[in-house]
Amino acid sequence: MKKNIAVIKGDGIGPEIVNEALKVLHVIEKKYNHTFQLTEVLAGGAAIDATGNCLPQESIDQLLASDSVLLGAVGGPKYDSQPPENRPEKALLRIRSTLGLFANMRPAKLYPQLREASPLKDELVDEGIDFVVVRELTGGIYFGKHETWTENGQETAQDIMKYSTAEIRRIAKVAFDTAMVRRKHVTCVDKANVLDTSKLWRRTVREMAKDYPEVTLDFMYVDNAAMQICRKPSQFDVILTENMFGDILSDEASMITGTIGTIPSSSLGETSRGMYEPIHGSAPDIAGQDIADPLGTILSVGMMLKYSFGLEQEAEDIDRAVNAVLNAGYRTPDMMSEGMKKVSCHQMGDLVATEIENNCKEM
Ligand SMILES: NC(=O)C1=CN([C@@H]2O[C@H](COP(=O)(O)OP(=O)(O)OC[C@H]3O[C@@H](n4cnc5c(N)ncnc54)[C@H](O)[C@@H]3O)[C@@H](O)[C@H]2O)C=CC1
Ligand SMILES: CC(C)CC(=O)C(=O)O
Ligand SMILES: [Mg+2]
Repeated sequence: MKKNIAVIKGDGIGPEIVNEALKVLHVIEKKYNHTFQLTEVLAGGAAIDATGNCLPQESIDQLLASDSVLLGAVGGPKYDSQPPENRPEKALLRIRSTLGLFANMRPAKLYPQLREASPLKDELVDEGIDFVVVRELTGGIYFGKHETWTENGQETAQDIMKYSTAEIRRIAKVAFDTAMVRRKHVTCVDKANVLDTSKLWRRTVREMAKDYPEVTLDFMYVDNAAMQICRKPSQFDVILTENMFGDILSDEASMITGTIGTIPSSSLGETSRGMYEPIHGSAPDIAGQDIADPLGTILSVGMMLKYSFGLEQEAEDIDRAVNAVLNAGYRTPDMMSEGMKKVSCHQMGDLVATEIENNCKEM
């Protein structure tokens, strides 16, 4: 198979973790005789440094010409003084919107090997943590009007959260379809006791549930959901929610699985072209030290192979290799626990790549 992959290394730990993910991609390419044509694309802080613009037109053209996109992370304190329209995070939002990537899937699944890294009590971990946050990605407050002005001598600001039924329906369909191949349970998370957008979500999602009689649908307020994720994570199968709530809850959900560093994500729209990225940010506090956890990015490559290219066996190789490396006791500092072997970012990438090369046999 021949595919064009746009690669945005980004800022902070972005280049370090993407380099490890590319190591793994190259091994898959060689092992299965594929051709992955890589185009490095500038976006975010790196693009500001090079061109002054957080998302140059050339980058947009390269992304639109690709079959899929791999992203590390963007942003960092260096860019805090940029005007809002030229912040690195704005580039990310524009990419999601330009490519029409409205459906962000963020799994929260505990690797049994990482149970010591989870802050939850053993009995909660034993009940199982295996759910997915289906997050709406191109609407809501991140894309509404943002304004700051002076009123009665006070600096005043507002951000608008807006959703249409069409936007809610297309993401709800993704959640229901996902539930149908899982445990058939959707929890729609909102703030319908306060927000009109949430009330519209409830009406729309309840109506759509009629097409999925096998799926159990319930609703939960987001403040309660944040608490329930820690109290009893086993109750969740598919969490369906809007953009900002999904952003926040998926970071929380990652931590109960041990570390934010291992969680991958896919962002898809109407076509097979997706963007794949770990759910964390650019981690400026650990950038340049070769200690970042590259597994979220490596597993994001697995999601790309499976969901955009239909390469199930190749994706399975990556999953199996990550499992084998964790089984063998290797840990980056974020997931380190007693008795385990601490490795750097590049050593973790080497271990996973070597494991795939060796046909994912026992280590
Ligand atoms: N998709 C993206 O590109 C995202 C970008 N950001 C941006 O990233 C910058 C930093 O944001 P923060 O709020 O600090 O969130 P962050 O996710 O970058 O970091 C939060 C904490 O988690 C740790 N962490 C994150 N990823 C890790 C990894 N792979 N291995 C080990 N530890 C890891 C960091 O060291 C830090 O202590 C900001 O500019 C923010 O806007 C934030 C979230 C998503
Ligand atoms: C950086 C933001 C634009 C979004 C974010 O935090 C995320 O998608 O995880
Ligand atoms: Mg986030």
